[in-house]
Amino acid sequence: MFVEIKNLKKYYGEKENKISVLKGIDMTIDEGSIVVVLGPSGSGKSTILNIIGGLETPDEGSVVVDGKKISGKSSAEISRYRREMIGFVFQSYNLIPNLTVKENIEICQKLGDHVIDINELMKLLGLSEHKNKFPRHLSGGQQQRTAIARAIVKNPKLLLCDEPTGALDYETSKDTLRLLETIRKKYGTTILMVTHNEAIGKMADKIFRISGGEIAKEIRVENPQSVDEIEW
Ligand SMILES: Nc1ncnc2c1ncn2[C@@H]1O[C@H](COP(=O)(O)OP(=O)(O)OP(=O)(O)O)[C@@H](O)[C@H]1O
Repeated sequence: MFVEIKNLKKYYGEKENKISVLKGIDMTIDEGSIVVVLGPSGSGKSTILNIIGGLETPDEGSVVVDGKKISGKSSAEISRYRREMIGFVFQSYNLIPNLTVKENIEICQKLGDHVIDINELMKLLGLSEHKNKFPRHLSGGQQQRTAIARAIVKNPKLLLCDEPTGALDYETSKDTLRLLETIRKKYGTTILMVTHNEAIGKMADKIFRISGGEIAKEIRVENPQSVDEIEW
């Protein structure tokens, strides 16, 4: 099992203001699979992603990724784990405004030991002709493709995507999802995506429905659809 989460709990606040955001989450994710976490706003999706990515720490429970327990590790160990294992893609792209497309990708390439060639990646993601542009001169889809290239260039085993199509129109969303499919196939990357878009679940090998900090349903999808077959 590539990712194994047991009885994950997270609280925010103190005493009478304490709220329980994750109430005992169990999840398993196979290596090389696409897993989608669906749920309404505030259900705890991003919190799960951030804990798996080492951006937040759990209050209870265990998180094991690629055979290594990450819950309870020191911040130095978590930083190394994040650098070596994890790529992040966010709804809001988070590119560095005064660096070009190529430079945005390059800074993350320096973080890995088994990196992907930048020119190969820019070609795969349709960025070659935009490589010298700054983010403000790119469309939303081009910015997201740059963000995906930046996340994947160090060849992380696990790509975490938080509403990656949240700010994109229909066709650009589909293009972006197609690229995630391609990345999984070409590099064997395990992809965990959180979204409130039900249709995106159809491309997954497994779906977790989250409600109020709990897993309401776990669905193993027998025949995942290609992005081309999905509509919403
Ligand atoms: N740092 C924090 N401090 C206090 N409360 C927080 C913090 N981070 C998240 N929360 C709360 O935890 C709950 C779950 O948040 P989370 O962002 O995980 O939900 P989500 O399902 O990803 O929502 P959305 O789809 O709107 O992004 C929300 O009620 C949120 O307000």
